[in-house]
Amino acid sequence: MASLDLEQISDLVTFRTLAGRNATEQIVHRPGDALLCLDYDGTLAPIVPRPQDARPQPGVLEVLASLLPRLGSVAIVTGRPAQVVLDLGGFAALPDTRHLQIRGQYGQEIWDGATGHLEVPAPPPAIGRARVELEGLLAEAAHRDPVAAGVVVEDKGLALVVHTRRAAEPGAALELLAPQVRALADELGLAADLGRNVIELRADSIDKGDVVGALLDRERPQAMAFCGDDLGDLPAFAAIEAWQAQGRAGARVVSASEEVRELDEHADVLCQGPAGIVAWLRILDRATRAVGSSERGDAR
Ligand SMILES: O=P(O)(O)OC[C@H]1O[C@H](O[C@H]2O[C@H](CO)[C@@H](O)[C@H](O)[C@H]2O)[C@H](O)[C@@H](O)[C@@H]1O
Repeated sequence: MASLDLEQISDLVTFRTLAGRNATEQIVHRPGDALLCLDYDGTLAPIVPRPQDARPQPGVLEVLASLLPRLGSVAIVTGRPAQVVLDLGGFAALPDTRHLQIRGQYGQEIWDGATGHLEVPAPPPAIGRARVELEGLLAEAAHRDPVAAGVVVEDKGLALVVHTRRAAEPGAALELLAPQVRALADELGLAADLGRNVIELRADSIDKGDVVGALLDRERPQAMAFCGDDLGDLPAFAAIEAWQAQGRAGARVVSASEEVRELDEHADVLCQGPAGIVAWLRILDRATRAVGSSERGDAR
């Protein structure tokens, strides 16, 4: 397999490990046998103050439109409901979605781009109780301490997300509220997971590592990559580390930010935010086209 000149292509992308370079090359050389997993917020879409405003980074839809027909499988693996990602991202309108799927709410929901079918489980009763309790908890907290003012709840049906980004001091608000939200979660038998200025209450313990495991079993790829930016993506990276340990080609691709530095040390490929992810996807796109045409013997 000819080695690709990956370094030269973008200053927004750094290949930090041999595994990152190898997996990228394998995807390029055998795209039809590759699995590409993409997180949404902070990876395909820049972080914005209001979750309902998170739109894809410029260039995302174009590069996916070009890559999708050639890659074996592309999965958007997200904490968001699948329908919300479809609405915000416009992914269903891509010209060829046969190889695209969305694993929403950390894998609890599945949208299949080949059929357009969306599978959503019924919300657990504990979330209904949390909805009521959380409203009281946040009102009381804001009454007692102005730091909690401006905190809002995103209702995802299967989960509730407390957002502090629009508070005057988002970090202080999260610090103040996290123990109280955790205590409520414990009382109701729910999990409480931290993210970028969020704490998320959900019933199911399925995580992105389980999703990667299920996708590897289903798609049986020769090479794979997972692109993510936040703590909720670490289980997916752990699943790739286990796969790499078996000698398989996998890359942990980090959408780096000042806000979350914990992922950097896990990066096989380090990209500068969603713009860097677009740059890495363009590297894949150009290189798969070039390798494809040279293997077909097309004139240059
Ligand atoms: O798995 P993801 O696709 O990364 O989703 C994880 C959570 O992301 C969203 O919150 C984040 O993005 C918001 C919009 O940019 C931002 O305002 C917030 O501070 C970030 O944490 C989303 O709203 C959550 O439901 C997702 O679970």
